[in-house]
Amino acid sequence: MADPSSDRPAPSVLLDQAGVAAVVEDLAQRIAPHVDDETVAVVLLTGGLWFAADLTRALARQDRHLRFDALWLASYGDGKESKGRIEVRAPLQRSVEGRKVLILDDVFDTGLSLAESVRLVREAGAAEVLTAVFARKPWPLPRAPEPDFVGWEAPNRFLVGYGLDHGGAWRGLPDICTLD
Ligand SMILES: O=P(O)(O)OC[C@H]1O[C@H](OP(=O)(O)OP(=O)(O)O)[C@H](O)[C@@H]1O
Ligand SMILES: Nc1nc2[nH]cnc2c(=O)[nH]1
Repeated sequence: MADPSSDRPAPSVLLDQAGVAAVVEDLAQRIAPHVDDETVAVVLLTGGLWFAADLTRALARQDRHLRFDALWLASYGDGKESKGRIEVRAPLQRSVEGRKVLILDDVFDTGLSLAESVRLVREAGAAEVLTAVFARKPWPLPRAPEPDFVGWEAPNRFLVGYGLDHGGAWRGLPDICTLD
């Protein structure tokens, strides 16, 4: 799986694509009772796209047809460490005033990205904000407000695949892998 044109290490699989699919289906079953067709799913770009695409389709199979929007935030840049501050690269496209919003992201680590997105969505007038992440990294507690829904408890490793990148690479891997 290594890129032959570089000396990047080969990713090793932590959760394969069947495991990813099972986590998403389980999350959809847990989330479905809390959302309806007026709820706006807000994906945090870029990494959350793969999870959001799968989760919204899993919710549709449960007859929940959510609206969809995106917030483009960046905290990690191309490195393996959080920069400790969040940059807003693109705001919401439509009003969420008075609506329930379900924020979706691939991974919860320091919690800064999710906390900032909750703040932005509340500031935009959302009536209620729920949060769901595919993976949660271990971290000394307490940290920023925990997500309402967590799919998979990840080990304390640097993850790639299923939206998670290293310098823009590896997002399209269907498995969740680690580089370290
Ligand atoms: O809990 P935190 O410490 O804030 O980390 C989690 C965030 O870090 C990654 O995003 P990144 O800023 O790297 O942008 P990306 O979505 O483009 O990968 C990831 O997609 C989460 O949004
Ligand atoms: N790619 C990637 N981004 C992250 N953001 C927070 N934790 C991680 C991680 O393990 N991998």
